[in-house]
Amino acid sequence: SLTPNATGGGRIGALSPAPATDDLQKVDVNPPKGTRDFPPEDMRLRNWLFYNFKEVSRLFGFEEVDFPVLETEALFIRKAGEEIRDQLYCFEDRGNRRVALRPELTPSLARLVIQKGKSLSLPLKWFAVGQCWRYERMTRGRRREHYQWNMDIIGVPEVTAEAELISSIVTFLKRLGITASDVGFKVSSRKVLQEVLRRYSIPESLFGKVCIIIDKIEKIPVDDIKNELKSAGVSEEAIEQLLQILSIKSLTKLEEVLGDAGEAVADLKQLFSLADKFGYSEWIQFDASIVRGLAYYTGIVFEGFDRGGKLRAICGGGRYDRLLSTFGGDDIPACGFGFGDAVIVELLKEKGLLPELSLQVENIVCALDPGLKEAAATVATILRVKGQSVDLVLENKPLKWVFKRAARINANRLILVGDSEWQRGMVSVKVLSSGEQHEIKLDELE
Ligand SMILES: OCc1cccc(Br)n1
Repeated sequence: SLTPNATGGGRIGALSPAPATDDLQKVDVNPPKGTRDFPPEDMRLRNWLFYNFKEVSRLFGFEEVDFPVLETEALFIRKAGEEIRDQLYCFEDRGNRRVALRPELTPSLARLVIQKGKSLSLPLKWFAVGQCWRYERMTRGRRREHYQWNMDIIGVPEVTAEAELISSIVTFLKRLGITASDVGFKVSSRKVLQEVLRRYSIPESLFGKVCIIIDKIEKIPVDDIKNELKSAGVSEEAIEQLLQILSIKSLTKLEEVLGDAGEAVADLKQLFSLADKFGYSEWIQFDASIVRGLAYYTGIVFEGFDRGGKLRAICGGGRYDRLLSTFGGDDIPACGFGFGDAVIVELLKEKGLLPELSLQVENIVCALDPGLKEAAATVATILRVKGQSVDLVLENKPLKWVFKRAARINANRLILVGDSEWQRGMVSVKVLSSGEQHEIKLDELE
């Protein structure tokens, strides 16, 4: 409860006597570890970010979808040793069902596409902005939740789909004032690994696991990578070839090593050609070491990074042509990306690109004496019906308090309901920027 005072705000205090001690239940007022509250200032920034996510999705003709934050655990159980699996926020519910807070949105999207089946006409272009969870040991003090913007194209086997998705991310970043000097995209294809594994007759069943191991190449010593690959059943010769290929940073070099007969080189050449036509060539570069950490990718993969090298990946995505069929659905090609709401804010802060977002209310309406409270409510309603925002002063407050509040909420106008004016069907309007004050008839108020 607030204790009013003349300073134009309220202090948190106890108007009523403290509850009896046995009712006292002192709670931790902080949010659970790894999670965030969004007080108004932070919520304005989040809404601004999400508005831009959704505006770009609209520009690209995508439809919004959403799914439950809670899914069956089985949706995320894959045997490839992914980090996302180790950090699954899962539990048994009161019905003894194994459930999980979603760590990503793509499996839910695949589930919905299969559920809708033949009623859907392909291609689908769907987007979602949803909270995703992981149970991370807090030793690293990292977040356990973030909001992800996902864009997915379902039913298009051509690389034009991936090119379109990267174009949508570049469009988004440009809207925020970020340039190709700030952010780049490392692009590769998992078909590179596939072609190498095939040359060494390594079974397809190992493909996902090998990708997950290789995704750790920047995070753990190379000897550990080699040992994990060996334990997974990859021959020493194949491991050497894999590591050698992963260091390639030019498509020309890749073609020299792999030849031009395979799909990997063809897909990547087409993507870079499309990037030129979309006008974002300066944003992307080939980097064979990019595999991404999700087992289900099967083709092109990409990752947005900050060129300053200080932040974690800004976004990531790729083609996942087998995911729907592994869930029992038809063999439908698909690709998509996830873009988190946290790293981008760190980047905007670093670049001085955070927007100035303040509370803005058009009117503050105040009764000049207690007997005019109902009149003030009438005035507020008239303005609101006309689409004007109104902060209605709800208690008896001195004018000094009202002016302070008007300044704090950036009100454009102060509407004063006084007795003599009200008797004549008028109210007093003060334009706070200029100080100009005039009376106006109630039915002319707008
Ligand atoms: O990007 C991986 C991820 C998934 C869920 C929650 C958070 Br925080 N991070």
